[in-house]
Amino acid sequence: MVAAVEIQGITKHFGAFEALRGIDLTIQAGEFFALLGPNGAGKSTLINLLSGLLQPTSGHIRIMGHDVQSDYQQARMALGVVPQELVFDPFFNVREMMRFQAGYFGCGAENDDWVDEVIEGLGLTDKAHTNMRQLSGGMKRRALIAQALAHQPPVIVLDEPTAGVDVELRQMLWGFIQKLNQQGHTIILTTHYLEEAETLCERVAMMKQGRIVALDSTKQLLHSHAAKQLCLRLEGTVPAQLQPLIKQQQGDEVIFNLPDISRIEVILSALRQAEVTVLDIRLQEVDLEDVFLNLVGSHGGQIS
Ligand SMILES: Nc1ncnc2c1ncn2[C@@H]1O[C@H](COP(=O)(O)OP(=O)(O)OP(=O)(O)O)[C@@H](O)[C@H]1O
Repeated sequence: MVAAVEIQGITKHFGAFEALRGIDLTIQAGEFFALLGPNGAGKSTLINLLSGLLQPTSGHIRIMGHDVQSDYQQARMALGVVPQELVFDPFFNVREMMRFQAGYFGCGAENDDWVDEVIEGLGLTDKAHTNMRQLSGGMKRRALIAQALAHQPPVIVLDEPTAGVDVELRQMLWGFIQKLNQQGHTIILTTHYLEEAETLCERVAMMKQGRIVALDSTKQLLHSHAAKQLCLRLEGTVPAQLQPLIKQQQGDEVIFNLPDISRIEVILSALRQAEVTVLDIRLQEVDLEDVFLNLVGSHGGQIS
C-alpha cells in the first residue's frame, strides 16, 4: 500500500539558518500521527514543505505517492491543511467558501453531499449561510477546518487546531476527526495539548532543533519511559539531599521522580530523619508530557 506521507532526507535552510537538518519519516495511510516539538523545532516549516508553500533545500516529499515538487497538483489534491492562523476570505458564507475551495481542486456539484456532511459534522449547520466575517472566533476555527476538508483529501494535517478553543469545540472536533480517521483518512496533528496527542494518536514524532529526536508508537514511548512518580503531601521542609529528585512542588504537594521503585524507601527514610511528616502518599505513571520534557527538555507553555 502506498504511504500517505514519505519524507526523505529533507533539509531546509533560511539563509545560514538550518531550520530542518535531515528529516526522514514515513506515515502510513490511515495513521493518526502526532508531530510534537517546542516552539521553533521546525513543525510548521515541515508542514509548509508538505503543502508546497516552501521548497526544501534538499530531499523529497511524496503525498500518497505524488512528489510534492514534480507532481505538485496531485500531491496537493491529496492533502488538506488546517493552518494555525485564522486566515479566511471575508466575502463568502461558510457553504460558498467550501464550494469555492472544493472547486479549486476540480470538485463540482457531486461534492455537495460531502460539503454538507462536513458542515454538519463540525456543528456549522446553523452558520452555513452566515458570512465568514460575522462568525465568532471559535466558529471561524471550525470553518477553517471545514475549508481544509472541502475537497475530501485523504491526508489531513491539523496545525494546532485546538489552540485557544473551548472544551465543547475541542470534543466535537476530535469526535469528527476520529470519525474521518475511522473512514480511512490519515491524520497528522501538531498540538501543545499533549494529553490530546496521548489519547488520539497511535504514533508520535518529537522534533527538536530541526531533527526528529523520538519516533515511536505512543504506547512504546510511554512504556520505554515507564518510570513512576511519587506524590507526597508534606508538613515540613524537604531536606537538601532530596531536592534533585523533585519534579514539581506546589504548596505542600511534592512530586518526586522515581528512576526505580526502590528510591521510595530512600525518600521516606530521609524525610523521617528530617522530621518531615507525610500527610498523604500516592504513586503515578509518567504521561506523554513527562516523556516530552525528558527528550526535548522544554517546559510548560513552550510546548507546541
Ligand atoms: N521564513 C523564515 N525565515 C527565517 N527563519 C524562519 C522562517 N520560517 C521559520 N523560520 C525559523 O525556523 C525555525 C523553525 O520554525 P517553525 O515555525 O517551523 O517552528 P515550529 O516548530 O512550527 O514552532 P511553533 O511551535 O512556534 O509554531 C524557527 O527558528 C524559525 O524562526
